[in-house]
Amino acid sequence: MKEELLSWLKLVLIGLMVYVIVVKVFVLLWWRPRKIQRHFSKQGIRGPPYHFFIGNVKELVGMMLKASSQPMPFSHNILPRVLSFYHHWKKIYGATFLVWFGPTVRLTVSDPDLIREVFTSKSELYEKNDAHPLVKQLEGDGLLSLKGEKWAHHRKIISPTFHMENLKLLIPVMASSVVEMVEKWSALMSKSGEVEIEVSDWFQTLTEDVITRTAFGSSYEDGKAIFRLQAQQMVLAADAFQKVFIPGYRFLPTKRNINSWKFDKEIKKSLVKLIDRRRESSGNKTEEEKSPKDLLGLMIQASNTSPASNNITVLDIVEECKSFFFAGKHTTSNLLTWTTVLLAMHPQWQVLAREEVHRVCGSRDIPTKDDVVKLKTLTMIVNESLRLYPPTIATIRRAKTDVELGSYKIPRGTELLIPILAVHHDQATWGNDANEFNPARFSEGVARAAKHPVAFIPFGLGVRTCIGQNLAVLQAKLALAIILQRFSFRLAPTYQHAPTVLMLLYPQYGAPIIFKRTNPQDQGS
Ligand code: HEM
Repeated sequence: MKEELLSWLKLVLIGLMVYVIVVKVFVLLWWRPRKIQRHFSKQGIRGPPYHFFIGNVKELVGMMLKASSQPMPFSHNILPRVLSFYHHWKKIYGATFLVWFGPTVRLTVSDPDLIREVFTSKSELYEKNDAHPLVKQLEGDGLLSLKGEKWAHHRKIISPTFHMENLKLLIPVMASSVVEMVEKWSALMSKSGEVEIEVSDWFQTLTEDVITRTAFGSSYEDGKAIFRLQAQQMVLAADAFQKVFIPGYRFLPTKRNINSWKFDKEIKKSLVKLIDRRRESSGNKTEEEKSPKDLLGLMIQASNTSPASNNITVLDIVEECKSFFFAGKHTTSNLLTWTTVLLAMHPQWQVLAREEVHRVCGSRDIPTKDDVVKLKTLTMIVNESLRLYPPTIATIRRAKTDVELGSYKIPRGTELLIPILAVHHDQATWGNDANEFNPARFSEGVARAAKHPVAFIPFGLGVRTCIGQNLAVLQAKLALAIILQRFSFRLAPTYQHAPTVLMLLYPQYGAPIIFKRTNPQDQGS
């Protein structure tokens, strides 16, 4: 009798648990989305209707696949191809609409006044959303994703690496990496002094080199080995990213995961060794004072001086290195790639930029730090490139509490999608020539280039603005100046215009460019 009662109770308990789970799933996947839709529709905000469990993912993926199925004409009107879902639904529902990534709702926010609220005047009400677990594995648990006090502490420690005065000390080593690259191009040239180069691959190697120097400074060679391991780990994670995502799969002992764990262990081991060696040699003050501040040095220093409650651990340093590598390498190489493509498409601006480099640098074949600052036309060109082809095309924030955004009432937990690319191509703020390449619009500086000062946000805005932006722009200008001094260039006949996005904006079929020596007598670089 007692046993019968027990098994009956067990059955009731299981039934109850199933009931609770079914109700939770129903609330999450059916009732809540409808409630949210009603809440926003009362405020005049609509969007494509939510479909059970998948939201709008099917239409979204369909539009993206169709848009990227073939190259586009040589035009800079890239929004319909790159952010096809935004372009399509904006025409139907207006610029502020709801879109469902599965049961997760996102509100698109492209009005510069509202963007300013989210990033600056009311930024404390919003936080970064948690990245997809595989992206998280790539980007690490560093500045990019940290929140609250830990983020603020790390940002304070790392900031001096990116002060302009510190970065300028890096110019000679950066320049030597660029010169090494262009010398290799020269060696590949035919007798007529021409060579076809797939620039995106070369620029990746170049930016990796510079990031390694910024992160590891005097321990460059050891740092290179560590970043090599990290690059291999990234390949594994990027591979998994393109497959169907199964929650928890990354904890299973699959071949890929075992390899990834091995890399992780090796990276940590190498860093611990490197940190010990740096600690031992940190007595040599004069050497230290002369050399640029690097990420590793600053974090080691902080780990020696921070109070126990705020201690920087080896794991923190590992995660920051990952963050640096992830955030800095492909972004900067994409900026260099798109700017080179743009200058190849618009030879009149290439001529202007080259004339400026010759005028400023004179007979110096490597620009100095003062030269780089004086290259105004090149700065305008780089800005116009960042406007038309921003490597990061969008970012997301989540409301930490119920908030008012402009006149909208936003419930806690709502994600806001800020489509940087769309903001940069908006004719209402940039004028009728928004889709034209016209660097002259930046002639009076960034704040005056558009009708609204917050219309240009390639590096984000506010407290969480890109920490590496000075490095990225400095490196891009230096590399372009050195290239312009030596070569003229045009698109290869095989170039297909196909900007597309896989985390960042990149050319789907690569960027083959033909370089020609400007001085045929010059056999070297
Ligand atoms: C053209 C090159 C680059 C572009 C377009 C770019 C873009 C961005 C953007 C848009 C953000 C803000 C993201 C958000 O608000 O959600 C950001 C943040 C960040 N970037 Fe960059 N970035 C570039 C280069 C770099 C470089 C070279 C580094 C480091 C070496 C770097 C490190 C970071 C870090 C650590 C953050 C997070 C900052 C924080 O939250 O405190 N970036 N970047």
